[in-house]
Amino acid sequence: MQETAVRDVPPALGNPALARRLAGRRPAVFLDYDGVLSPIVARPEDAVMSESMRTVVHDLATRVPVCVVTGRDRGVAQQLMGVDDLAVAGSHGFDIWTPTRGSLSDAYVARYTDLVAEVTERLRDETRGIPGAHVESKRASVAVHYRLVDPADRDRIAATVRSVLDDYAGRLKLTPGKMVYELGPNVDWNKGKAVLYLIDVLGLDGDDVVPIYLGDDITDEYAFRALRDRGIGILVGDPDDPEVANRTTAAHYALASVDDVERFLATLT
Ligand SMILES: O=P(O)(O)OC[C@H]1O[C@H](O[C@H]2O[C@H](CO)[C@@H](O)[C@H](O)[C@H]2O)[C@H](O)[C@@H](O)[C@@H]1O
Repeated sequence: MQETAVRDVPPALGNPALARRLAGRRPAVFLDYDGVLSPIVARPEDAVMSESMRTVVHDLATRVPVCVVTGRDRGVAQQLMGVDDLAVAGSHGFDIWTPTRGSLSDAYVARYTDLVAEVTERLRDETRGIPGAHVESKRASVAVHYRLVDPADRDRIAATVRSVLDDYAGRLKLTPGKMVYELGPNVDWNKGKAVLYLIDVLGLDGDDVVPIYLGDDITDEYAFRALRDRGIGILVGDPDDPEVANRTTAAHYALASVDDVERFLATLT
């Protein structure tokens, strides 16, 4: 798979090659949430989508199919967006819902509810004494945030996560993110598989449709790879941001900021 240093990825805004790729075809837009529709902020609960982004996403959805593919709990993503009429794949693609078909994964998610709840409780107990640590509970995974943890204490978070993974060996998998450890069921599913599944169930697999995925984080690389030869991947991130700078990506194009995402989405028809 071709990977490019983030700094060398061409811009999506005003790019004639991207415009040519879309000419005469319909885009189907897949959007990550944090870092794409809302800037990265210190506390997850404060990442509320702006009114102007809400308008752009709402208007876009009247023109082309739009789905949200997020690490967030599905319901929380819908609340933060203030939008509940778009298809959403929450918990890193495990928890899939569409406005017309409802939940497509309830039975699957239910297999892991007890495991995820047990692990969430344990992580809460074991990180309670670490100032700034935050355990975010979701339907099908759990996130341990350390953005607000003193750098000197971050090893304690890593050690706790490692010990939980050891104790649940083979049952949990770890997905790293931006100052967060995400733990979920150890199954072969990810955002890329969720996007391909949505393309299939929503009937977006025709030659006239170009799937476009916008994402900022490491987990979004699954989706960029899944669409590498059949769609367009757009990495959102400033190459000078230390959380992005040293990465490579399978995305075709880049946008530097959430503001640029808003501008780009407004141009899509
Ligand atoms: O797939 P995404 O929609 O990008 O979600 C990935 C994770 O995003 C959230 O955490 C990140 O954003 C927070 C708010 O800006 C920030 O405080 C945190 O440091 C970031 O890691 C979210 O809280 C997680 O549940 C998502 O999995």
